[in-house]
Amino acid sequence: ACSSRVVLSQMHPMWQEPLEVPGGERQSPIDISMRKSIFDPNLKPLVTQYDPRTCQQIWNNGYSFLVEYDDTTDKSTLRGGPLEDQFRLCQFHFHWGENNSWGSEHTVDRQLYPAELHLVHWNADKYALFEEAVVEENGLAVIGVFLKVGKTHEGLQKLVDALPAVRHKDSVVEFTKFDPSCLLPESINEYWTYAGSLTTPPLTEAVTWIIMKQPIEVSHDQLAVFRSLLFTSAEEEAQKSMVNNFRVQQPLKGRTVRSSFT
Ligand SMILES: COc1ccc(N2C[C@H](O)c3cc(S(N)(=O)=O)sc3S2(=O)=O)cc1
Ligand SMILES: [Zn+2]
Repeated sequence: ACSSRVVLSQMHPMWQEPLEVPGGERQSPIDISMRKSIFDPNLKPLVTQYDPRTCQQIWNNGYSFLVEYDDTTDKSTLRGGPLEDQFRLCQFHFHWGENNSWGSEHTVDRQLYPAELHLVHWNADKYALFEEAVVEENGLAVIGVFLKVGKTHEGLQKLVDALPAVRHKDSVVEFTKFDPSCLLPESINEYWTYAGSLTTPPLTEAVTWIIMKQPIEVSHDQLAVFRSLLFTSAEEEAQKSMVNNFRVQQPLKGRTVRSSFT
């Protein structure tokens, strides 16, 4: 899977201070201005082919909970859209707030959502390993999906029911046969795309972001279970709720955000 334990454990709690990347020209997240985004008729339809059998486990890495996929073969892939190559799904995770007023990393015309899903893929056409791809400018492709509060999301519930097992940082639980397609909105061909970075350390400028226009609906209670997770490990005295695990927004620095729709 893509999130190597060593690197993550060396990460310092970055939400206490917004980490500036020296010379960072394409940092994420950003606000997406609808009127400033450019319709690109050459953007192709996105093609996702996810095999639920590649789903392996859930891991609380102290920043979010990652649902990790076996990325040693081309069984779960993403291609099309703005992408030249085929990318392999390695994990998905979320960012959320302490209440329903905020939590997403990206915004649309400054509109905040209570949470945001990130499906992380790496360029397996050009690189042999995730660790190589994560430092290359065309190395990663992350699909972002906004969550809004509404009806219960049936597909998400299986994941929500497993979260108490990974309450503490560094806990892992087996989690299989989960098809992440159920977390995508009906229309995956209305999206914005721009060149950006990881939103957690090492903040490498390796990500082609693909942000879905249509949010998915989840219930208030489902989001409340996200907030029952902890940043802290079972050994630590002071238990800290895992909330507000989003990065501050970054300057656009002249970048263009393209849209696949008018
Ligand atoms: C070797 O260095 C590594 C670099 C990155 C990672 N990852 C974990 C990060 O938390 C992280 C955050 C992502 S976000 N919020 O979608 O921009 S994507 C991603 S990750 O899975 O690539 C692991 C090892
Ligand atoms: Zn993320």
